[in-house]
Amino acid sequence: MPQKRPSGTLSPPVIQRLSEYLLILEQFITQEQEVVSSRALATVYGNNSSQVRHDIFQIEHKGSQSHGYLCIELIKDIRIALNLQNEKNLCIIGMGNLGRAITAHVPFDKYGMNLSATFDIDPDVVGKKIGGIEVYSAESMMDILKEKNITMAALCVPATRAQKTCDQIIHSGVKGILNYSRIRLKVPEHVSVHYEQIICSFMQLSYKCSL
Ligand SMILES: NC(=O)c1ccc[n+]([C@@H]2O[C@H](COP(=O)([O-])OP(=O)(O)OC[C@H]3O[C@@H](n4cnc5c(N)ncnc54)[C@H](O)[C@@H]3O)[C@@H](O)[C@H]2O)c1
Repeated sequence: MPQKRPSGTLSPPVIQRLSEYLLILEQFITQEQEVVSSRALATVYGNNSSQVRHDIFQIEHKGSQSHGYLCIELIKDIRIALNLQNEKNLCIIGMGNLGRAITAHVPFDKYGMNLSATFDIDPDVVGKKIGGIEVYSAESMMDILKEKNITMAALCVPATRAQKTCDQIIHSGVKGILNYSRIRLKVPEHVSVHYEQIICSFMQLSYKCSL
């Protein structure tokens, strides 16, 4: 029997896989597929059925493995396990090409996140709305973050501005940062940083293609 972790302590790889299972299960629902076996889920995801069962075991899903999992119930339990039912406020800092693309294309509201503010230093965009969200000035950032109880941020500023911006937002209560800039950030222990570099995915692909 695999070991279950105490609730609230899913490992990063399990969190990663569960979030991807969630998207696959939603796709099954749109195709009117109500039940899925661990093997079918593993085939679509690209791992194996024992890994899928192990991951689902971690979230205490009550569904039956032998008859397959009910997609709708599994979606519910994954959302609870990932704590998506408690809405969190987030912001985007740097409303250039990347910040605008994220604002336009990431469905935050579907996954318990509320894009509450965006920030920039460019006077041409400050005060405007992009994708229906107000762009505030970087100077007002610390006050707005506190006022709107924003705890997560996507950092889309040039690398030279990233650490200073990071320090400011942590001071204002941000606990999770998705950093798109190319520098590694120094943060206190209570803050989580995720790094997202599209080029690194291409490097991995390039390596595999060259084997
Ligand atoms: N991770 C990835 O895969 C990936 C992909 C593309 C770009 N990037 C990085 O993301 C960042 C943004 O890229 P981009 O193409 O959108 O650049 P961009 O120049 O189009 O946008 C940057 C924006 O940040 C604003 N800005 C500058 N300093 C600021 C500050 N202190 N506070 C708030 N806003 C500030 C600028 O006014 C501008 O609007 C860069 O660091 C870039 O290297 C990463």
